[in-house]
Amino acid sequence: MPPRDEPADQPGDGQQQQKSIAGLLDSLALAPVAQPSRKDIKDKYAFWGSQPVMQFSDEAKDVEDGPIDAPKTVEEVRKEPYTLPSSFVWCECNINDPHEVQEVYTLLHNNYVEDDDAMFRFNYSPEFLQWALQPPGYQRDWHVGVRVKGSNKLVAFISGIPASIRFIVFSNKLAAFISGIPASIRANGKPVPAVEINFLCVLKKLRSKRLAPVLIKEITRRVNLRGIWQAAYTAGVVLPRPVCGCRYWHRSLNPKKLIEVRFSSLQPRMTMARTIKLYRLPASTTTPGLRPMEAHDTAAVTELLNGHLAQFKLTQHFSEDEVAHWFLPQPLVVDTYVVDSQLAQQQQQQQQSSEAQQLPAGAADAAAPSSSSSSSNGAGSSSSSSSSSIVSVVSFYTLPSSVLGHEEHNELRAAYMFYTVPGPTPLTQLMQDALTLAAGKGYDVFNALDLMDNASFLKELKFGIGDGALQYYLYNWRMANTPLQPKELGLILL
Ligand SMILES: CCCCCCCCCCCCCC(=O)SCCNC(=O)CCNC(=O)[C@H](O)C(C)(C)COP(=O)(O)OP(=O)(O)OC[C@H]1O[C@@H](n2cnc3c(N)ncnc32)[C@H](O)[C@@H]1OP(=O)(O)O
Repeated sequence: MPPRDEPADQPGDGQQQQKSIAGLLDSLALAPVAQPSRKDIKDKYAFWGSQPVMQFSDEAKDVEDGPIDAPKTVEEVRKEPYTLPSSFVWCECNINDPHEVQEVYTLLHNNYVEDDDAMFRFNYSPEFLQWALQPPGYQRDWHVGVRVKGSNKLVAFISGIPASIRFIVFSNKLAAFISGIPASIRANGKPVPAVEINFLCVLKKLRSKRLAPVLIKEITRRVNLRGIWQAAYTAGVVLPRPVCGCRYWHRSLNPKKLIEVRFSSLQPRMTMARTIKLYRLPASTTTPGLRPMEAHDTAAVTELLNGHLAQFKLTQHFSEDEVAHWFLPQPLVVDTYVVDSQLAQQQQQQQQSSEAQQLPAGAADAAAPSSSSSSSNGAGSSSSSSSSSIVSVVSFYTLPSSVLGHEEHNELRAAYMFYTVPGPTPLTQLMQDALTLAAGKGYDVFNALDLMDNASFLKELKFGIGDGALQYYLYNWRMANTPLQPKELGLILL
């Protein structure tokens, strides 16, 4: 299979081309972001052409920020579920029930997003699904399933979770009015209660029967019934109309395995040994004071995160409860590390002290530390640190893919960059540490989108560009001056 990457964009000479798991990132069939003709749109988007979403025909100059539909009340929302074909029934999936989460897992495991060549398929774990679907304020009736009458088999799924989305309100008129005001003030869009829609999946055998539009209308109805009118979602396919198109980049951690499963290919004139050497990472992290996030860091992380995200034109606003949910480390689900300046200081003092002990007796007394350190490896925990000493945050989540039809390997262990706040730590250094930690935990590949400030480190840290785009969409919200550039986007959906 020929590689589908863009070698010209690869970092240093001889790097691997990366097969995109962006293929995985939503039927990652990944059409190019071309503007379809009017006829194409009419023929192609029978459903999306009728929905309150930005359309390809919207002229940029006419776009005003705000809801697309006229405001409605909850009383006006349809009370009955949408009608399914007669052999199916709606159900709510109880993600806390071990049997039901296993049913959703199995549906996705066998039917969710694959790359074009059907070599890899996302394999969200049951633990991950419990995390992803049950943030604070989650609603069980937003975990929508379709079952076969009689057999009860789960054959389709869609989910919504609550999120406060922060849209920059920057209409043309408003822009003219506030053109003299600093950008930071303009970027202060108010958070709007919204939902994030994910895990839309229809059993392979039931594809192309227009079940997806029914699932989407039903989740919309259920969300509207709770007085929420906006949503954000991502897809690999191009629909009316992306608010931003991002690219996935992949950093090999275990190049040998990636080449064996044909996720990557050996570059011309490169041997396996040279490739392994090229991607080798340091044995330990370099940022002083780096340690796993703990519960008592939540307030500090929330403040850092919301402060950092406010600069982006489309982002999420997190409450403390949400930060605790989304960021406190959970094995094989999410990893978050913070840089604790107090711990860094202790480490420095400890180092000075051990250096002093190497000195002759008199000199050692003069260099003695005033306190001792709880950790010397940069990734231990410190119970003595106060939350205000947290200056940086880096996080990644775990999303393996099934390797389909391979004799030796059945899983690709992938870490995905989540939200990161560099603070005073250089972003490249923080990300190099994240790569080091992920490699140490046995991941095969580390994936990151080119959004936020990520373009600043991707090439230097030997990420290779994937072959597809991940499109971001908003439901019932029009945004002027779109599509955004990826660096203007501060939103990560799982
Ligand atoms: C206020 C609250 C609002 C809440 C709702 C906000 C909107 C949420 C929107 C959902 C966000 C989901 C976010 C994720 O989870 S993205 C992940 C999507 N899942 C997969 O890729 C898994 C593998 N694929 C499948 O399971 C099926 O192919 C799916 C279910 C995707 C389509 O099933 P099927 O292949 O059997 O097709 P159909 O005959 O039933 O229907 C055809 C119609 O469906 C449109 N289609 C195809 N793919 C997608 C897609 N990824 N997003 C939105 N629409 C999509 C398509 O353009 C066509 O419409 P139109 O071209 O005629 O117009």
